[in-house]
Amino acid sequence: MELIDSFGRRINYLRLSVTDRCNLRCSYCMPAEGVEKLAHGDILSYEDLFRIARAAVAIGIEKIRITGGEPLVRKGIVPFLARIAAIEGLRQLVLTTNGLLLPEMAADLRSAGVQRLNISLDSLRADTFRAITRIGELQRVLDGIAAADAAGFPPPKINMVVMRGVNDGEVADFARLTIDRPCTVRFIEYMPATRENNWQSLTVPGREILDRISASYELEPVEKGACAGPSRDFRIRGAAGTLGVITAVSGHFCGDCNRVRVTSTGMAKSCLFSDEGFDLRPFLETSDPIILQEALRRIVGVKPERHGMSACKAEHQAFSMAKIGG
Ligand SMILES: Nc1nc2c(ncn2[C@@H]2O[C@H](COP(=O)(O)OP(=O)(O)OP(=O)(O)O)[C@@H](O)[C@H]2O)c(=O)[nH]1
Ligand SMILES: C[S@@+](CC[C@H](N)C(=O)[O-])C[C@H]1O[C@@H](n2cnc3c(N)ncnc32)[C@H](O)[C@@H]1O
Ligand code: SF4
Ligand code: SF4
Repeated sequence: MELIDSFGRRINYLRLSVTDRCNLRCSYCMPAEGVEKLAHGDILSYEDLFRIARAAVAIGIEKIRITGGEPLVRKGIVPFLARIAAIEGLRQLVLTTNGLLLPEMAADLRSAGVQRLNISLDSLRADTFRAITRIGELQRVLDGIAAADAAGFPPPKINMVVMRGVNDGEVADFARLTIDRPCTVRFIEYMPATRENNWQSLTVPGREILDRISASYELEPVEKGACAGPSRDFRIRGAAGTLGVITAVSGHFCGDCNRVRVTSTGMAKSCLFSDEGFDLRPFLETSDPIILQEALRRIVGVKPERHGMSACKAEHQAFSMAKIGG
């Protein structure tokens, strides 16, 4: 079954956030004190998250990305993932993580059926990493990446949010990682998660990132696979791995958008930058799966053509990336 929105885009990818809590405090994602603590009952149970996932697959979703906050901090995540992995019709179960808990959990995640990991890593320098994450230890993420490898995961996609004057001096170092290793590094344009003044000064446009890499290396475009995300991918000629840019602000990949989102409190979002969410909780009160499927279809039906943000203005309400899941 194909799920098509009102602009003719095929929607086959659900980003499902399982928590808004996190063991880091990245400056671009949440305030120093962390997210406001939600009452226990506000977070959907695993049973309800599972029902949403199953309903989404029934109407045409083929890929589910588990995100957060940090998904691995939620207790009971491994058995939940195993249940999701077993949903008939789901082609890909993948997860985005900051990597801190992978040394303990990578093997269990693999056995549960997670197919691939995207790991966020914004600096290869311990002091810069600490400054960005406020509390993080770089070595733990590097150990996490090694643990994922040892557990048999395919080489990870490493997500680096590039911020001018903060870590943009490391773009070439990250690009070089792909020469000998078959990993993928994606450079993400910094997006305004809050209504900060002057956020544009932090965003380094994808074009500039590519120009900087091209100054030293020859880049060849790489084809995207089915159910792929918004990254535009390249390979340094002869390199083992690939690199990509996610031009969340400057580039308009909205024309190829294939996704919807559900937060850990049950708010469905048709676009990352939609100001409104659609509360799925009333639709979870009945056991009739069709009602939930119709609610999800409604989200797809109101999906906007594109976000209204540009490099010169940010017309959206302040929101927390950790609540939405990126
Ligand atoms: N503007 C925008 N940014 C997105 C969208 N999807 C993901 N991103 C951003 O892309 C970055 C990487 O996201 P990931 O969680 O790794 O997911 P992905 O890029 O879809 O991953 P793949 O499915 O592996 O390609 C994060 O900063 C996200 O916020 C989107 O639909 N719109
Ligand atoms: C919200 S996090 C959730 C998953 C996990 N905690 C992690 O960091 O990978 C998902 C992705 O969103 C990205 N992200 C968060 N805030 C962002 C911002 N303001 N601009 C661009 N990307 C952002 C993160 O770097 C991460 O790759
Ligand atoms: S980007 Fe991920 S790791 Fe960093 S604070 Fe947000 S949720 Fe946590
Ligand atoms: S900004 Fe909205 S429409 Fe554009 S790619 Fe992201 S989710 Fe899709």
